[in-house]
Amino acid sequence: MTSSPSADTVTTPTATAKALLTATHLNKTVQVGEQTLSIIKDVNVHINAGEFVVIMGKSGSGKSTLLGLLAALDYPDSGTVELAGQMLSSLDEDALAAIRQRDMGFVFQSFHLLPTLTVAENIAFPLDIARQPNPARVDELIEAVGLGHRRDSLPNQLSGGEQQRTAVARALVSHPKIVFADEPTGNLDEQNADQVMQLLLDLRQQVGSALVVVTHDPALADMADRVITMHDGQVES
Ligand SMILES: Nc1ncnc2c1ncn2[C@@H]1O[C@H](COP(=O)(O)OP(=O)(O)OP(=O)(O)O)[C@@H](O)[C@H]1O
Repeated sequence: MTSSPSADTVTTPTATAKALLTATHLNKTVQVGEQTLSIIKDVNVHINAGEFVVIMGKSGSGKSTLLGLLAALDYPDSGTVELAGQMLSSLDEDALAAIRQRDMGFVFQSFHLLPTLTVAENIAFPLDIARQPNPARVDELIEAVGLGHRRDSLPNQLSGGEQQRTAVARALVSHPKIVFADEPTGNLDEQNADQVMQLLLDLRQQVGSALVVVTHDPALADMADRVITMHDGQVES
């Protein structure tokens, strides 16, 4: 009986212990001419499985930089990011690309659709590059985002709202563990913004993905499970 954990260890999990994503002591600097600017300063963040977290804060406070670090789109200068038990900060670019494909979905303000692919092909893209084509899942999502009549259109033939609905479907098609969205409604009018956000929230709930959204929209913050507020590169407590 010498190696059993104590009852205390077993019955008092911490927020970090059950977190899907844990970022610890993140720091990021950028070089501007001669100057080194510290833009993320000792940030600790956790995201639980299935949780909807909004990141808010003034322009320039570090929201997009933090999102990029959490999504392993960028390397921190120091600190770690762990997703589902995997230490992302120690992986090379190929391994990170595989994790992004398998476990993450992305929605960006400027849509980032592939211009030469149709709506159906854009939505299918994450499944196709993972060599797990699933036409039934693609059809299901095209219908869910109301683009059945647009399935063979190219992005430049779509409205902004239609492009972002395509991006939302693409982000969720492969049942990711976590979806990252950077100002996903920033380029849309109010009606399209509401529609896109509702689809993003509904679809990620069906899939059970966690969702992390950078936004300036207080209405969205009201809907979140938790709000992280950034101020001058730090999380406000
Ligand atoms: N590559 C870079 N070179 C120089 N400065 C940078 C770079 N990337 C970010 N910054 C600076 O770091 C700070 C944080 O930028 P970031 O884009 O993360 O802020 P943000 O809170 O997302 O802003 P916004 O709400 O305006 O999008 C800003 O002052 C920005 O100018």
